[in-house]
Amino acid sequence: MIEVHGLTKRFGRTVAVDQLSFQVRPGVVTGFLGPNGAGKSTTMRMMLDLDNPTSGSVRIDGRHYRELAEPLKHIGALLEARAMHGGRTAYNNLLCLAQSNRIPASRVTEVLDMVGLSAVAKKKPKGFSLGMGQRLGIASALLGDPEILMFDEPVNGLDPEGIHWVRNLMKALAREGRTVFVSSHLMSEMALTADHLIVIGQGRLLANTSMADFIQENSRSYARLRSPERARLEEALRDEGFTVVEAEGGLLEVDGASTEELGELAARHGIVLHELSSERASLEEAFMRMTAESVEYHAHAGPRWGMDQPGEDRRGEGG
Ligand SMILES: Nc1ncnc2c1ncn2[C@@H]1O[C@H](COP(=O)(O)OP(=O)(O)OP(=O)(O)O)[C@@H](O)[C@H]1O
Repeated sequence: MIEVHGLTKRFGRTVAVDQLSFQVRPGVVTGFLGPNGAGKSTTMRMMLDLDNPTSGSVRIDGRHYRELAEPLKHIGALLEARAMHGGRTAYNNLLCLAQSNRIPASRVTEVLDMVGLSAVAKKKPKGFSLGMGQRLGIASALLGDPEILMFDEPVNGLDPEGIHWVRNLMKALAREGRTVFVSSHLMSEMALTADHLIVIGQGRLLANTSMADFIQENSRSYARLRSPERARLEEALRDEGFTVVEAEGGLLEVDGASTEELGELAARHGIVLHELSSERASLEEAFMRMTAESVEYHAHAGPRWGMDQPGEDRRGEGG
């Protein structure tokens, strides 16, 4: 379990992390979400004692990181830009880490195999692709077989097969009863991986909720209608007590109504329909709404982040 209490970090006038308090529990994957610059990496660095908090504290199974005699056996981490010694082989990089934590050399071979890097164990990471570097970072996190694992944007640079592998690895680690804390700026990614969500914006806590509750509260379902008799249809819908929203392209949207009742309503009024479908608002949209106020850099088209991978954002699909 990780416990964060009133954690605050200032860099000059910038408040990167602002009075954050939350707990990360074992047995589930906890997603740590926020737009770019929200303070995720800074929070994770403070958890690992790589940055000193301005105030507040972090406890790893009740203790400060500094109090852990062999930290890799308690908490393993992949940070965004993990510093590996480029001139040392992948194997030797891990061996050095292992020796400093009294971890047997056999474990190095084991984790290289787990992440699929056995074939390049004797190669130097300076020649590695971004994806291979991520895998090596994950291997170092797994080295001490720790109960707590922390991953900062672990799927960055990975190909679809790699992304799939990381998702399954995180879920498997949580199933083993470990504490798994993973950051991302993509809701779509978290929807496929995380059971619990901690959302931050400008260093502040915006949500601490189960994934299921987040989906329940934020995925608005609505019906979409298109008709050559739009005005008449709109009037009929309003007369029967529906709330109608005029959408782009001459479409009408009706919240919380089934396509069956709307189809029957149109038939009763003799109105021709060219389209009738049931839709769900994307979780990415809900997430953007939640963090819109706190986005550091707005694109011209409005608050948007995660533009690099708009993708599919419904839980359970595509993964
Ligand atoms: N060493 C530093 N000196 C000054 N400001 C910093 C430093 N590190 C981070 N910041 C600032 O603190 C804020 C939070 O940054 P941080 O990297 O923690 O965010 P993040 O959520 O991890 O973002 P990203 O998804 O872009 O990595 C940003 O405004 C950033 O510019």
